[in-house]
Amino acid sequence: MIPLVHDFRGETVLVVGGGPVGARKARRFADEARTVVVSPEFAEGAFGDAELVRAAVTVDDADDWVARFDPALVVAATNDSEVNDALVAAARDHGALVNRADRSGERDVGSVVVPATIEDGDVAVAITTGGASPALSKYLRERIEAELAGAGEMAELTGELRAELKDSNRTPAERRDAIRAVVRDPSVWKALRSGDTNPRREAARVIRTTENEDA
Ligand SMILES: C[C@@]1(CC(=O)O)c2cc3[nH]c(cc4nc(cc5[nH]c(cc(n2)[C@H]1CCC(=O)O)[C@@](C)(CC(=O)O)[C@@H]5CCC(=O)O)C(CC(=O)O)=C4CCC(=O)O)c(CCC(=O)O)c3CC(=O)O
Ligand SMILES: NC(=O)C1=CN([C@@H]2O[C@H](COP(=O)(O)OP(=O)(O)OC[C@H]3O[C@@H](n4cnc5c(N)ncnc54)[C@H](O)[C@@H]3O)[C@@H](O)[C@H]2O)C=CC1
Repeated sequence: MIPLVHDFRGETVLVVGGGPVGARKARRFADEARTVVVSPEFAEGAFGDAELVRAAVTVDDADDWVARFDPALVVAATNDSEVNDALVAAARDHGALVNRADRSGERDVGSVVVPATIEDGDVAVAITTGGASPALSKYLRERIEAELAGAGEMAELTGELRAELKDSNRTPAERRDAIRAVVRDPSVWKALRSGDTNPRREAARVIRTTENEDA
């Protein structure tokens, strides 16, 4: 398995099965994609902005459902493994990715796993065990979460600094040293996390230090 980051904007995600697992996946994908959940019943709880379609998918009409919504990704989250099998085949026939919620280990061609994810602004950390132990993915996510505080703002700040440094007369090596020093600097992190001092000013100070080193 190779982790990639997928942009689902403008795409449709079809989730089949409205239990707690279907709801969790629907919430996740509805943040970004048009998300449709098809199920005869829906668990209590949030489905995010997903559209709910009350129907049971059968082995014979799985293909019609996939053709109807033309999704980039099909999430097979029913508790009926034959229906999930049919959804995997339909997704493959339509060139869609498929995520199978009821199966670990052996994976179908073109299948994807939904990792445990931490997000802070544009920064995302995804954890997978290759399907071996979802509970471990969840536990590690909980442990790592606090580490990421301020990372989204650090990405924003250094993104701006990179653009500004590109417009200056520094060499690529000088720009690299400056950005590396900023992302590693405890006082910049502290400023981003506490708001007590101005992170931009701290970053400018750190960048000046790298200039002195080069001189
Ligand atoms: C293969 C995968 C397919 C997929 O769904 O993509 C899959 C499959 C299965 N999960 C099962 C069970 C549990 N899943 C969780 C939790 C999560 N499961 C997620 C992903 C994945 N689960 C993919 C692999 C990810 C990886 O590589 O690690 C997370 C990370 C992401 C998400 O789903 O959003 C989310 C945590 C999110 C978070 O909190 O951050 C818990 C924990 C809990 O509930 O406390 C349990 C109970 C404990 C246990 O069993 O481990 C079962 C057995 C069902 C049964 O026994 O009936 C199967 C099927 C099977 O094993 O056959
Ligand atoms: N990937 C994961 O993180 C986890 C996966 N699982 C697995 O995922 C499956 C789903 O988990 P839960 O949501 O907890 O199960 P659940 O049994 O609570 O919900 C299943 C849902 O699928 C719907 N459904 C059943 N047949 C259908 C059909 N033909 N067409 C459309 N919808 C149909 C049901 O109405 C129900 O809403 C479980 O069978 C289990 O194997 C379970 C826990 C975690």
